Amino acid sequence: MRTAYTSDQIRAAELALMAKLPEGTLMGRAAAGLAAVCAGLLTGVRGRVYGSHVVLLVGSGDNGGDALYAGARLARRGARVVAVLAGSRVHEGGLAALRAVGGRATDLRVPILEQARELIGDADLVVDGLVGIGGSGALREPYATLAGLTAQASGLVVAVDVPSGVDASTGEVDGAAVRAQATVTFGAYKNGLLIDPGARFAGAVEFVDIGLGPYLPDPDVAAPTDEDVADLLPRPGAESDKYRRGVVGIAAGSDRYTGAAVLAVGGAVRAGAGMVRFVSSAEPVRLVRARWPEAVTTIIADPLGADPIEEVGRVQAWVLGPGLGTGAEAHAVARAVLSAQVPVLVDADGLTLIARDRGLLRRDGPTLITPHAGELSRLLGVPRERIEARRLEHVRRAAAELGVTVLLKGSTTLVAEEDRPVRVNTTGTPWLATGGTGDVLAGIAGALLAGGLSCYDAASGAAYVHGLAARLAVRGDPAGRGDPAGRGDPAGRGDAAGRAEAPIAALDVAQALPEALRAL
Ligand SMILES: NC(=O)C1=CN([C@@H]2O[C@H](COP(=O)(O)OP(=O)(O)OC[C@H]3O[C@@H](n4cnc5c(N)ncnc54)[C@H](OP(=O)(O)O)[C@@H]3O)[C@@H](O)[C@H]2O)[C@@H](O)CC1
Ligand SMILES: Nc1ncnc2c1ncn2[C@@H]1O[C@H](COP(=O)(O)OP(=O)(O)O)[C@@H](O)[C@H]1O
Ligand SMILES: [K+]
Repeated sequence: MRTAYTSDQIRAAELALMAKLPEGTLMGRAAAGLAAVCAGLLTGVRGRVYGSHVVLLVGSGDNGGDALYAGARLARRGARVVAVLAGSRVHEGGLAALRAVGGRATDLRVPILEQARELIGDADLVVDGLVGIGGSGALREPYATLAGLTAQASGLVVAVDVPSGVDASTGEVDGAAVRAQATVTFGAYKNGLLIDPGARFAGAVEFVDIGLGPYLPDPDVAAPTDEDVADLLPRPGAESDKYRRGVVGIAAGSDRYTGAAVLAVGGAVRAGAGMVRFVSSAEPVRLVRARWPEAVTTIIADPLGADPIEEVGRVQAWVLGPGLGTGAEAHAVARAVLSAQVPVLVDADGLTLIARDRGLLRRDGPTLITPHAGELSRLLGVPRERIEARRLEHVRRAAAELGVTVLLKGSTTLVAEEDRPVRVNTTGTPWLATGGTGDVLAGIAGALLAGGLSCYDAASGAAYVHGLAARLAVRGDPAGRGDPAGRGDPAGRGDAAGRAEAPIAALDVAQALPEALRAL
């Protein structure tokens, strides 16, 4: 599990560790690690550090101190280093160290932005040491303009600890922020490096160990890895049969919306359900049978009758909602499904129904909801843009207010359950932003619920394999090991190998699931 923390948690751990070490030890470790990453990147681009132009953006706190000490190390290797002093104060020790090896600082008599514009334009490397975990709120001037100027840099941009302008605790970006190709982070991951919009600004995250490990508390956020997901996925044993592996019931589709049902059933079949029982009206049942003969189907004879799902056999978990419709008949089906005591996943139209009738959520079994920001907006009465800007806050709020497990979809998928670290998914690709992929996800999570996983594990495991399958489908990568580096790296959204990518359809994601599961 890759764990991440808020600024306050990191600061408390740093204080405890610092108390046991001579002054300056931690900053020394941080600067050495930062310089090593910068030197590696410069060597990769230019062949050597010697002669490169390095610009340090230096704020008034210790983040600037890290940049200055690292700059001194690069200057010692022959880089031409200039520090743009942007704060009301500067880390004196760091500045002295830089000057001692021939590094320069900007001329305080000339407007800082004038000098910075030219320097940033010419630099091989810009090091962002404006603010780190001490930042709060939107960047003030001149930091905000400096952060904006980094977008025009033709060289590399490396952020120190966290890109300035990104809230380290939440990933929120309120105004300008530095957009980095790489972020060198110290001691532990910060939440903001894993969660959008902040994660998008961080680029590839390089971790530098400064010895904080033993002092860290329980994490605030956790990102499962290949190993974690492989460990939690159910696998059949010698004595397994289809019932023991888990039967998932899917109540989805309507005469008007048929595709969602086919996709959800596909996700469940391909994710390894022991059996899928599909229940709906006649037309979706016909189409599901044609595409997935494995599914056992039931046509609901009387949706408004006493128990519309009476005819369906036993299931270990339900998926409710994709394409179900939102009328009286759909509401009756939802009420029947939600009155079962087994885990129920509620998605799509099911979410519209519970937004209208919260009473549906008062039930005995565990509930997992899988909204995108628009659906959560209706459930919480908060504008969609606000949810997208503050994903961590709202996924937690939904779990607390509704008393359910919440999987919030979108550019960063988060899973929240009260009193647990929020799980963040690091697989996936923006190519997933296409109609129907959410239905496939619902089917996968339903299969995992039926296989005995908790809502929390089923949701995070499903998001992981769904994202992995999408990446494989996008790259047409039959070997299944397309981009292990990019996959393991929370910020490595692209394909490090530069493999060509192509659009995918939702069914491609379902079809790539076996490959994704084999690759784990
Ligand atoms: N602690 C440790 O053991 C270790 C810490 N390490 C490093 O220290 C970093 C934390 O350093 P920190 O605490 O000095 O805070 P930091 O991030 O430099 O910024 C604080 C200053 O920024 C300013 N400022 C704030 N918000 C602003 C805004 N919106 N807009 C504009 N300005 C804003 C504000 O300045 P002021 O306005 O007061 O002049 C404030 O004083 C950490 O990220 C890591 O890099 C490593 O060396 C490893 C060991
Ligand atoms: N920009 C993005 N980057 C990564 N994944 C995304 C992005 N946008 C959407 N997704 C994923 O695509 C899927 C879309 O699901 P959903 O919004 O329910 O669509 P649909 O209802 O059409 O199936 C979710 O798994 C979501 O996390
Ligand atoms: K920074």
